[in-house]
Order: sequence, then C-alpha cells, then structure tokens
Amino acid sequence: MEDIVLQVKDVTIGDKKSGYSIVDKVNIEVKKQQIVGIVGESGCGKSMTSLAIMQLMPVNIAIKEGQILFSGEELTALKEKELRKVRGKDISMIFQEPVRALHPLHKVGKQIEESLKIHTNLSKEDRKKQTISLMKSVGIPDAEMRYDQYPHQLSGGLNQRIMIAMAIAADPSLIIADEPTTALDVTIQAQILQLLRSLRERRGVSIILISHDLAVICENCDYVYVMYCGQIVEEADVRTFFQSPKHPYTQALIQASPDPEKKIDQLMAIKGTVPSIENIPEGCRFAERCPHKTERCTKVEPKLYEQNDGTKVKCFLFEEGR
Ligand SMILES: Nc1ncnc2c1ncn2[C@@H]1O[C@H](COP(=O)(O)OP(=O)(O)OP(=O)(O)O)[C@@H](O)[C@H]1O
Repeated sequence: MEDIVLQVKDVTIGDKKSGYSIVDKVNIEVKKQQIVGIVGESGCGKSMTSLAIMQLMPVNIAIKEGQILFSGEELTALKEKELRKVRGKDISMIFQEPVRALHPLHKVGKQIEESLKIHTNLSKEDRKKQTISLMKSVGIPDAEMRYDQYPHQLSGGLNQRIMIAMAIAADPSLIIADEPTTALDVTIQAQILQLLRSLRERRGVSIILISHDLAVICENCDYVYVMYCGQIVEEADVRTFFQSPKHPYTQALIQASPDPEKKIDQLMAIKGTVPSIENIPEGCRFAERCPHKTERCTKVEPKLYEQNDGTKVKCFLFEEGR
C-alpha cells in the first residue's frame, strides 16, 4: 500500500447548476515512480479529472461523490488554505500552453523563484542559485542569461521547460502533465517527454500524463486508462494494452491513430459522435458507435470486468473474464 501515491476513488464530477455528471465514478491509482497515462477523445473528461485532483475545477463544477487520496490523505476533505500547501509542493501541474501559465510581464527566472519562495525556506541568494540549477537541470542552455528574460523571448519548447522547472521546484511527488507537448513540434515534443521520463528516474516522481495521442502514451507510460464519455472503459499495463487492446472503443482508437511505420496515413475516423452530457444513453455509452453492440448493451451498463491478464474492460464481450 505504501507505494501508492494517489487514489481517485469512485469520483463523480458534475455541473452544479444543471446537475449533469461530466465524469462518472472514475477510479485511478498511481504508484510511486509510475507514469500513468489517461487517453481519450476531446471532451471525454481527462482535464476535468486532473483538475479535480488539484481541486482546481471551474467554479460551476464540483466533485459530487468519491474520494481523492494523496499519500493516504483525503484531499477532498482539505480546506482551501491546506490545499494551497499541497498544490505545487506535493502535486504540481504542467499545462499544454506554457505561455498561458506563465506571467508575460515577469522574468522567467523570477517565476521559478516564486515557487521556491512559497514552498521552501531558502534565502534570496540561495533561491536564485537553486533557480539557475533547476533551469540547467531541465536542459535550458545559458540559464544565467535566460533567467532575466521574459516568456515572449523564449521559444515554446524553452517556455515548456521553464514550466517544468517551476513544477519541480518544490520537489513534488506527483506531476500532472495535461497534453504537455501538444503545442510543440515533433522534435521538441520528444525532448520534453524524455525530460519528463528522466524526472521519474532522477527525482522518483510519479507522473500522470494526459494525452489524446496513443503514440505518446505508448512510448512514455507504464499503465494506461482509457476514458470515454466521462468513464474509464479500459485500464491495463502499457504492454498488454498495446498487444491486446480489448474494448471496442480502444480498438477503434488504435485503428484511428496514424501509424508512423506505414507510409500511407492510416487515419480512420471512429464513426459517430460521443454522446453529450445532457443526453447520456442508457446502457453502454459507446454502444451507438460499437460494431459489436447487442440489445443488452443499449439497456444495461456493463461493469469494468477484470481479465486474466489484469486488464479491466467495461464491455459485456469481456464479462466472463476472457
Ligand atoms: N466550465 C465548464 N462548465 C461545464 N462543463 C464543462 C466546463 N468545462 C468543460 N466542461 C465539459 O466537461 C466535459 C469534459 O471536459 P474535459 O475538458 O475534461 O475533456 P478533455 O477530455 O480533457 O478534452 P480536451 O482534450 O478537449 O481538453 C466536456 O463535455 C466539456 O464540455
């Protein structure tokens, strides 16, 4: 048990006004030094789940049910003041667009130093030294010179490294990276992902990596959760996941991913659309788009059935634990 860093337990997240659930009874577990991927199409609830862990949801959104345990402590029970101590210090986040997260009028070095000011007792002089060393450790060349620059003077990749330096400044045990490389070109994307993987080795940090890109998940994660329409529909260790994807949605996602090995782009869109949260169907939420659907699927909701290889699949095809 002691190597479990985070447990999201039966968490349902809803819109306070309409009462609609955006995320439905989600369970996620992250172990020490593990990189856990959450994958799914746009709008399936990946970001909302990660914001809920940090308790940073939009004002109209709330956790309706469930618990979030961080190192055994229930985050959902903490007051805002206590949560502020956890954010940045124990858990930190990296977003898709660093420019939005960084203050445009503050020097990047000062912004990293601010994290150290809040979360450590270092003197001013030591904070600057530590900031430069953090900038070097995330691969920023000429760190002393860059320290005095503003975000607009840095490339997208360098700004992303600044945000990673801010995220690791207080030595958190969990980093949530929400589409951290989507806005970057392919070469820089690979470098940033390599940097995240190295943080796990160097600092023993655990990482939740949110992405809609299966190749990113495949190359970087140990364990994968697939979300569809606010629910987890499959979870597995990464090798089993790619060797034998089980849920019809997962299979469709894999088929829809361009295969870099093949010259012709194999992109095959998944037919149909995700149901909207105002119109959640009875039974399986994927049934409408599923080639294997039976009448039962449209009436009864399947559970997450555990398989012999440890995978869990929310589909009646796997009810007997095949
Ligand atoms: N402020 C909000 N108020 C009400 N509903 C919202 C709000 N923000 C997001 N949603 C809804 O919550 C659902 C989940 O959104 P979320 O951003 O978590 O999805 P996602 O999987 O991260 O998608 P993306 O990859 O596009 O960010 C969507 O249906 C979205 O319309």
